[in-house]
Formats: sequence, C-alpha cells, structure tokens
Amino acid sequence: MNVAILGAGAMGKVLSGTIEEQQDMSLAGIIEPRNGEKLHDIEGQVDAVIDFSNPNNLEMLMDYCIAKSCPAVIATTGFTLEQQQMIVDMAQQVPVVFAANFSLGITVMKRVLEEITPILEDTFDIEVIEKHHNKKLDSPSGTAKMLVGALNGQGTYEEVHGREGNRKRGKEIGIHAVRGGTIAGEHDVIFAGDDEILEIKHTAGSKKIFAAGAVKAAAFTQTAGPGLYNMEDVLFGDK
Ligand SMILES: NC(=O)C1=CN([C@@H]2O[C@H](COP(=O)(O)OP(=O)(O)OC[C@H]3O[C@@H](n4cnc5c(N)ncnc54)[C@H](OP(=O)(O)O)[C@@H]3O)[C@@H](O)[C@H]2O)C=CC1
Ligand SMILES: O=C(O)C1=N[C@H](C(=O)O)C[C@H](O)C1
Repeated sequence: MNVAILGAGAMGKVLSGTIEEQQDMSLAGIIEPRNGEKLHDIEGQVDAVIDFSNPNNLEMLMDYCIAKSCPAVIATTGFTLEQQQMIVDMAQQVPVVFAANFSLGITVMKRVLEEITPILEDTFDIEVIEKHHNKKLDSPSGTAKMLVGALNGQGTYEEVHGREGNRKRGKEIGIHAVRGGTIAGEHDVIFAGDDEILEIKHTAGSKKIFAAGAVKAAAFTQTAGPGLYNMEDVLFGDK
C-alpha cells in the first residue's frame, strides 16, 4: 500500500523511515503545509494518509480524504472540541483511526486504568504527571487527556491543572505537564492512599513506537469500512 505523510516534523521524519522499512508499504509522499505543500500535489495512488502535524491542517486532510475516498490515520493532538466533531463527521465517509497515542503500552495502560479505577477511587487520590520534550506545543498531552478521560469517565472529579495556591485537596484529579530536553513521552498515574501508593507509568524510549503503531493503523484502514476507530480497535480488534 502507498502511504502519504502529512507533516514533515520530528514524527513525520521518523515515520518516513519506518514506512521505508516495511515490505508491503511505500511512501507516496511527505507533505509539509508550512512550505505551502498540499496533499493534492501528490501524484499517483494514495491508500492512506497519516497525519503527524498540527490541528491547523485538519481541513486540508478532510478535504483530501473525502474527495479521494482515502482513509486517514490522525495522530496529531491538541484539537479543539469543534475540530474533534469535524473528525467524527469525516469518519462517516471514510475510515479514520484517531488516537492520542499509537503505542501498545499506552493502549494497554488505558485498559488497566479503566479496570482498577472503580476499585481505588473512593480511598485513593489520583494525580497524573506527563513529561515531554521542549518542542511540544500542546499541554497537557493528548495522551494525558485520554487517560484522564479513562479515570474520570463518570465526570465526578474536578480536573485541576498545575495546582497552586492555598486550599485543601478536594475530589479532584491533579494534572501536571513537564517540558524539557528530548523526553520522548512519559505518562505516570499515581494512586495515593493511606500509607500506600500504586503507580502505573509508561515511558516511551523513542518516537519509533508511535510510528510503528501508526503504520499498523494505516494497514488496518485497508479492510475497515467508514467509521471512527482507535488503537484498541487496531490492536485488539474491538470493532
Ligand atoms: N498520537 C501519537 O502517538 C503521537 C502524536 N504526536 C503528535 O503529532 C504532532 C506532531 O508531532 P511532532 O512531529 O513531534 O511535532 P513537530 O513540531 O516536530 O512537527 C509538526 C509539523 O507540523 C508543522 N506545523 C507546526 N505548526 C503548524 C501550524 N501552525 N500550521 C501548520 N503546520 C504546522 C510543523 O512545521 P514547523 O516545523 O514549521 O513548525 C511540522 O512540520 C503533535 O500534535 C504531537 O502531539 C506525536 C507523537 C506521537
Ligand atoms: O508530542 C509528542 O511528542 C507526543 N504527543 C502525543 C501526546 O500529546 O500525547 C503522544 C506522545 O506522548 C508523544
């Protein structure tokens, strides 16, 4: 299959290397919108577009994928609620895999959190700490938001970002974003109880894990009908 990449930044470059290593995949093109390049500039067959770029490029991605009936793998984070709705609408017409994190470890971590949170939530305080490189634009990370969604499925907790000031801790989940150096991505969920702490933590050793997951997602779209899918669907076949 021929895959186009939207975004020639850090992830776009790692992903192009990963695609070139695949036996049954080739790179149809890598598009950098900041240089005025457009998906429609790509000549030849495109079987899926993988987007690791910026929310500002969503309209270009939608226009192209709908016009060409081309599946999309959306890895970009930091979309507004309105843009997330645009992705839902787009998925009525073409297969879309949309996930804040394409690693196997985080996909499993989300499942683990959904399982254990109901057991712990009445007696343990929950805090989320994420750490990323100093080039990252959006905070907190898309993954942290997704994990908080799993922790706070019923919406019973106040979500407190970067706590400061003087007040007692309430029924809340604290969310903290650290930025520095070249950290590929770390997500730590802390359940703190009386005299005991349970931590569930994922550390990305490099950006390659996200590229590998995105390639799996692109392959998944080739046999999927129009619809919105996540990494659980890709890795565990939930749909
Ligand atoms: N779902 C997942 O598993 C993962 C998701 N991501 C997400 O992928 C996205 C890209 O990450 P990464 O490659 O590290 O980021 P980079 O900043 O290295 O690359 C982003 C690309 O998008 C371009 N871009 C940036 N701002 C704009 C803008 N305002 N309008 C148009 N284009 C823009 C950049 O151009 P320029 O260089 O000129 O700024 C660059 O080419 C991020 O949203 C990140 O959170 C990252 C890793 C894993
Ligand atoms: O920008 C990054 O680098 C990453 N972004 C994603 C996010 O916002 O969660 C996924 C991963 O943590 C790396």
